[in-house]
Amino acid sequence: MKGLKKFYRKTLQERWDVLQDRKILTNEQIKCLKRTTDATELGNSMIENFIANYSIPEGVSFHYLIDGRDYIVPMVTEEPSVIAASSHGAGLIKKAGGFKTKIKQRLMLGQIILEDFQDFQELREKIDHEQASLLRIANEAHYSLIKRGGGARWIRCRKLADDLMSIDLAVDVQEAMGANMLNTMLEAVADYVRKEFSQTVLMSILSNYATECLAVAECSMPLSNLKKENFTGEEIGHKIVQASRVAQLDPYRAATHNKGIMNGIDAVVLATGNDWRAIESGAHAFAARDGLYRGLSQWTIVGGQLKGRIELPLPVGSVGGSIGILPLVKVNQKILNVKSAEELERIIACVGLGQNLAALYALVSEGIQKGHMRLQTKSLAIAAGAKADEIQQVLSMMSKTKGKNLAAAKAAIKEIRRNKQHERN
Ligand SMILES: CC(C)(COP(=O)([O-])OP(=O)([O-])OC[C@H]1O[C@@H](n2cnc3c(N)ncnc32)[C@H](O)[C@@H]1OP(=O)([O-])[O-])[C@@H](O)C(=O)NCCC(=O)NCCSC(=O)C[C@@](C)(O)CC(=O)[O-]
Ligand SMILES: NC(=O)C1=CN([C@@H]2O[C@H](COP(=O)(O)OP(=O)(O)OC[C@H]3O[C@@H](n4cnc5c(N)ncnc54)[C@H](OP(=O)(O)O)[C@@H]3O)[C@@H](O)[C@H]2O)C=CC1
Repeated sequence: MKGLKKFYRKTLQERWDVLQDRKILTNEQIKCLKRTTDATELGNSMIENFIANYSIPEGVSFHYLIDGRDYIVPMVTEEPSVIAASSHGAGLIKKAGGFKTKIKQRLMLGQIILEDFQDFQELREKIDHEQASLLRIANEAHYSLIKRGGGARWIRCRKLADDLMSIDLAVDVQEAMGANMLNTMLEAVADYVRKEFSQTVLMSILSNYATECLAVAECSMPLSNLKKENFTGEEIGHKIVQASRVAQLDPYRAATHNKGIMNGIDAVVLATGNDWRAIESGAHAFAARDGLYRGLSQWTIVGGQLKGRIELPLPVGSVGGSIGILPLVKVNQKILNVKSAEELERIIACVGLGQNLAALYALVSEGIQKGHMRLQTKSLAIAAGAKADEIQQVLSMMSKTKGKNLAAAKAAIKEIRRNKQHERN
């Protein structure tokens, strides 16, 4: 498109001008972009072709008692009812003593993919034999990690096809998520393999399937705690177990089950400046680890207790990437009051489990729409064009109607305005 060439070389004002001159945006729409950019330097230096700061609401979730410590959890999300549900689930778990977590290790994996090798077995033996040198080369490529107590830990080889193999490098990345660090190390090792082993390297990159960075969260509660209106605690507990089984058997349900889990996980990952695409891709790969895509959490009843467990890769950092740059991330780290990336992992796993409990609890009892739509109605009112001083009235009118949809919200606004006009006349 004319005028958009070398967009990245233009100043922010020039970019807005081009968008307006080309009639891509109106003057009003440009003003909307401008209103978001009180601090332009940050966004402009973080990403390319910057035109605005896109904001998503942030809230806090309560009742997280994790390994005996209370946490307030900041969550960034555009979806109504996620934060309420998170607090609800965490509250049910807190009543029974809170969450327990486990983390075995925090290693990130990277891959050097070789192609057209002659003999896999022979090459594997050669790489095993030179493991110490390869680890040293990796460490020399990012030496500061060694000073922090981290560094490359082990190497393994996997045959992917007759002509393709992966050299996997495992690295203790300490407090970082480690993608960039690992990529630097991988490229150094790949260079050595190319030159010294005369191998063809296809590419080198970290893997987001972070199987060496798993977090587990568990909880247990008496069935009687689950009692609700027309249901006994036993009934609800049994139905939650059935819902959990369905998510293990059916990928159609598993995807939705996991979407509910990621409602909470993504919101905390975003609030803490971490890479949510990395967490999403790793979680879903883990969910399909035995060939069938399954729910990331499971619920069982043992000795009159409902027990929940979630396990997933959570390679988050407390430093690195945009974490140290975004001012709100610092504020959110303060709200969470976490001391390390590992502690953050534990919290995020618990949020996934708490979120899942709330969703299943609603689904198998009153259904999702009652609680969710009560909170979604506000968004509907805004989407229908309600002004700030009309929202409460729209909500109260919609609470009396059956259809909680955009048409109902629009009808409510129309009536409010008609009544106002009437009063004025
Ligand atoms: C919405 C609730 C919590 C209402 O549930 P309720 O039983 O009406 O709530 P309550 O009034 O008894 O309050 C219980 C707790 O919920 C929290 N809470 C309650 N209301 C609020 C609020 N307005 N603002 C903030 N927090 C709220 C709050 O923590 C409160 O305890 P308190 O702190 O008062 O002691 C419940 O119905 C629920 O958890 N529903 C699940 C909603 C959900 O999962 N939403 C996500 C969107 S749907 C989806 O994307 C996922 C899904 C469902 O498809 C996943 C799946 O299929 O597995
Ligand atoms: N596939 C993927 O997921 C990919 C993701 N990315 C992106 O990479 C970024 C994350 O990479 P990452 O390597 O973590 O970030 P950085 O490149 O920012 O590296 C981490 C930084 O943190 C510093 N640091 C300070 N204290 C510590 C500590 N205690 N432990 C560890 N590091 C410390 C390191 O300092 P020093 O330099 O002194 O060691 C380093 O500068 C994200 O933005 C992600 O989106 C990039 C490529 C691919």
